[in-house]
Amino acid sequence: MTDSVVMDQAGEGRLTNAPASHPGVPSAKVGVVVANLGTPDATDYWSMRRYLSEFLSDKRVVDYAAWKWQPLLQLIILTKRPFSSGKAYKSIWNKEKDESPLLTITRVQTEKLTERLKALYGENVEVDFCMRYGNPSTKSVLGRMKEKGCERIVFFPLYPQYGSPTTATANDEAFRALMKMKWQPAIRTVPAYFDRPTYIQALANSVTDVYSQLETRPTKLVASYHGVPERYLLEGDPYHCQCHKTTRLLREALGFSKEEVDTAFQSQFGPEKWVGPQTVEHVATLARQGHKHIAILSPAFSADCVETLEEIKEEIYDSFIAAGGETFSYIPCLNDREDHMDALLEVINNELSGWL
Ligand SMILES: C=CC1=C(C)c2cc3[nH]c(cc4nc(cc5[nH]c(cc1n2)c(C)c5CCC(=O)O)C(CCC(=O)O)=C4C)c(C)c3C=C
Ligand SMILES: [Fe+2]
Ligand SMILES: [Fe+2]
Repeated sequence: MTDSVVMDQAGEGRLTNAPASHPGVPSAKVGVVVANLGTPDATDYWSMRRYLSEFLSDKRVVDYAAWKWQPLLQLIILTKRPFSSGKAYKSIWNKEKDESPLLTITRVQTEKLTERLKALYGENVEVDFCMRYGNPSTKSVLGRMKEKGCERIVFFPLYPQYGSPTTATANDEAFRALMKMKWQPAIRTVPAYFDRPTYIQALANSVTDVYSQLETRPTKLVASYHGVPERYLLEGDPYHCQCHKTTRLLREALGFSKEEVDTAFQSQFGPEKWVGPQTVEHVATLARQGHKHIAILSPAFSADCVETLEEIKEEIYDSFIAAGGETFSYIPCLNDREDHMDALLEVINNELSGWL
């Protein structure tokens, strides 16, 4: 005898008369998954090596042919870099939670978004976060969403500017996870949001909050973005252009002159030419030119991380002071600021259109 399956009247996919052998089908929900870059599980050599190996083996990050890149990576870079990066992570580690600040902040952002989304949509929505490298993995989180009945998922890489080494690889990983599912959810990936007025206003507010506390107004505001090889831009990645546009929109929102705001790029890696100017050199040049008081912010990062808390606040700061600079005001990332949460909620709501 053939088992018969009866769908409910509402046509929502619930089985009202399913045979005992039939897999359970929870009621249909919509999932919102926030994705960030990732983080090592700990700062020791092997945890760092595992993390950096996964990260730097990603073709979206370093796109050299594997036969050329892997021997260099595994035999040379990964014998040294886990020590220097481990030291950097150790200096900023959240000791209370025993995790990196990026993980702590992403969790808090997700909690705040969950509160807002549940207030709007109740039990019809599930919210969680995942990482591209390390844990919680994209695969595990999307799997959990499916188990909770999410038939539609808004997948949100938390990068204001689109970048192939960030946004595209996060999306690739989400689709790789779906490749293994017998019943895939429908998925919407969230586009870049650097030009949304609410995001720009949140950035501008973060600048004015810091400026209002300062005794001497900085003569230069530096917007420092994570760099990429110049070749990526020439091959069609819009990241560099979106960074410049972010600075312009921020400057206009603040009402600052062109001379008062610069764009620079940090974290150069390897021998290839990267987009510039390099922040670490640029701040030294500014100090030598007589800009003794500067402020710096990082609009490419939605959360403070090793690149801001260690590289900017330690390495780039040292470079400015060594060149004769006097005050260096770091403007924190938007993190879990209320205006940032409002901006992210607006982006999510836009993508949920027609689904909830
Ligand atoms: C080697 C090439 C790299 C490219 C290209 C790259 C682009 C890129 N990265 C971010 C955001 C983040 N990167 C972070 C850390 C980090 N990035 C690289 C390398 C490249 N990034 C490395 C090796 C590391 C690890 C730290 C180190 O060893 O220096 C982070 C911080 C993660 C954390 O846990 O704190 C972020 C965020 C963007 C936006 C970007 C360009 C589009
Ligand atoms: Fe990076
Ligand atoms: Fe860095």
